[in-house]
Amino acid sequence: MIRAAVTGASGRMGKLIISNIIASDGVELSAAFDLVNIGKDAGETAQVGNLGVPISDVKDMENVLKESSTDVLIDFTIADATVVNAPRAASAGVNLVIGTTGFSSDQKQIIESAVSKHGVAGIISPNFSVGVNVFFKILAESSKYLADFDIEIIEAHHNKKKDAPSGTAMKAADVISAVLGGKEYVFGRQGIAPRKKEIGIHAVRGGDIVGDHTVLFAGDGERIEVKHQAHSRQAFASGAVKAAAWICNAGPGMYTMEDILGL
Ligand SMILES: NC(=O)C1=CN([C@@H]2O[C@H](COP(=O)(O)OP(=O)(O)OC[C@H]3O[C@@H](n4cnc5c(N)ncnc54)[C@H](OP(=O)(O)O)[C@@H]3O)[C@@H](O)[C@H]2O)C=CC1
Ligand SMILES: O=C(O)C1=N[C@H](C(=O)O)C[C@H](O)C1
Repeated sequence: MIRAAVTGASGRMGKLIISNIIASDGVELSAAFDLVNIGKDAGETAQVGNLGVPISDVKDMENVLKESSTDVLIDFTIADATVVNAPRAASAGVNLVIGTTGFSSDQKQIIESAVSKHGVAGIISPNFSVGVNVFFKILAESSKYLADFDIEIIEAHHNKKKDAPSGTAMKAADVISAVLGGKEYVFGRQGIAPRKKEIGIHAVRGGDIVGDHTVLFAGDGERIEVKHQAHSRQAFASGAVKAAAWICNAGPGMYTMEDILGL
C-alpha cells in the first residue's frame, strides 16, 4: 500500500486529491498539511468522512512524514511554499508530486537539487490531466509545420487563481519554443505588435472557469486553434494520484507526465 500525504489539504485541489486517494486501490492517506484547519480531520475538511488523519502544520513536516511512514507527498499550494516544503519532504526520504504552478527557474532548480541530493523520485507538472498532456504533443507536432505563423496563447481561469499566466500556458509556450527555437515571450499586448520570434501569452480571469487553454496559429488567410478545456478539477486530481503511485515504483530521479502516460 502506498502512503500519500497532501500539502494544501484544505485547498480546492487538496480536498479533491484526498477524495481521490481514498477512492484509489493501493493508495492511502498518511498525513495532511496546510496553513489552515490545523488539528481538524483531513477527511472531514474534504467532506469525505473522518479518516483519522489530522491536518498538521507545515513546520512539523519532517517529523510528521517520518512518523506516518509517508512514501510520497502531493503538493498543490503556492510556489513560495512548495520551494520550502518540497526540500523538507525530500530530506525525509519522501517522493514528490508537485502540481503547484508559478515557479521561477531558480525555484524549480532548488526542488530538483533536493530530489537529486536525497535520492528520491519527483515530478513537477503544471497539469496532470491526460488531455492537456496530449494537447502538448499536438502542439509540438503542429509547430513543426507552422514556423511562419503568428502564435498567441490565451488561457482562462477562475478569479481565485493566484498566479498568471497559468503554468500550463507557460509549458505550452516552452513546448512550441523547443520545436521552433528560442521564442521571445510577450505577456499581454499593448500598442503595435512587432512580430519577430514572439509568442504572445494572455491570461483571462473570471468566475469559476476551471481551466481553458487555446493556442492560436495565425497565418495569411487562415488560422488553426488548438484548444483544451477542463470541465472539472477531477482530471487533475486523478492524474496526480496516478503519478504518486507511479513514482513510488520508479526509482530516484525527476520524471514527466510523458513518462507516466507513455506519451
Ligand atoms: N498541476 C495541475 O494539474 C494543477 C495545478 N494547480 C495548481 O495548484 C495550486 C493550488 O491550486 P488550488 O487548490 O486551486 O488553490 P487553493 O488556494 O484552493 O489551495 C492552496 C492551499 O494551499 C494552502 N497553502 C498556502 N501556503 C501554504 C503553505 N506555506 N503550506 C501549506 N499550505 C499552504 C492554502 O492556504 P491559504 O488558503 O490559507 O493560503 C490553500 O489551502 C496552484 O498553484 C494551481 O495553479 C491547480 C489545478 C491543477
Ligand atoms: O489554478 C488552477 O486552477 C489551475 N492551474 C494550473 C495551471 O496554472 O496551469 C492547471 C489548471 O489549468 C488549473
